[in-house]
Amino acid sequence: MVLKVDSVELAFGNRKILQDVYLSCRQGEIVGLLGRNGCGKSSLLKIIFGVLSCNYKHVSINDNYIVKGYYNNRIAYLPQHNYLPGEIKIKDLAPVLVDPLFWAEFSDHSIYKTTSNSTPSELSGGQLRQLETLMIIYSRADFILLDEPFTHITPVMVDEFKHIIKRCAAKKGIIVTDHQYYNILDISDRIILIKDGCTKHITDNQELVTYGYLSRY
Ligand SMILES: Nc1ncnc2c1ncn2[C@@H]1O[C@H](COP(=O)(O)OP(=O)(O)OP(=O)(O)O)[C@@H](O)[C@H]1O
Repeated sequence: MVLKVDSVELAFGNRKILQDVYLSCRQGEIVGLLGRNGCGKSSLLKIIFGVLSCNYKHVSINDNYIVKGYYNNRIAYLPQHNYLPGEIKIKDLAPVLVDPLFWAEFSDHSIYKTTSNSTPSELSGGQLRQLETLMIIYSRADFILLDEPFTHITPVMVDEFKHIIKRCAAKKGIIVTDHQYYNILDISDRIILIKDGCTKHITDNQELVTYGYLSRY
């Protein structure tokens, strides 16, 4: 299965944010998306998922045009901000999102065991982020978009999440962005940088310096 995103054009008023954007992601692959603050990473993920409209886009899975990525659980998306409703218990929310095939693995995580009787509003920012990320990773979708999954998470948990994301990529395609670029470089099979509204397909990490994303590598 291949997700293809082509010819995305996004502007807010007269301000062009994205133009000439092309990327693809195969099942079994992790694609890392990097770029400076405000370059359009979150916007691109929202466009692929189908919650942000733009001037033009062509998104397809196996050459079938996709209007809204979230239809039929084709694509799942972890937004930068919290998405779970505050007052419903975790144990009632999780089964709605988590694929029954992955339930045993998901529910074995200590973060689920220790918080299942709580509501999101009763959790710390990091605890909630861990649960929200796990629920998306273990969801039914064929493709997973992760916007800053490592931010707000303890380093030891970041390492655990990297393993989980890698395992999950055996069955799904994953596009992930985070400012912890070293973690993105570590888990990704390919890196795409957004620069001046365009996607640059990075073949040598030294290019991240050339394009002004890193000061050194
Ligand atoms: N609803 C909106 N209306 C106007 N401008 C917007 C809107 N949403 C985003 N923008 C602008 O579009 C640009 C891209 O935003 P986006 O959130 O996609 O960037 P990003 O690369 O994810 O940034 P960061 O790394 O800081 O999270 C920013 O300059 C932002 O100000």
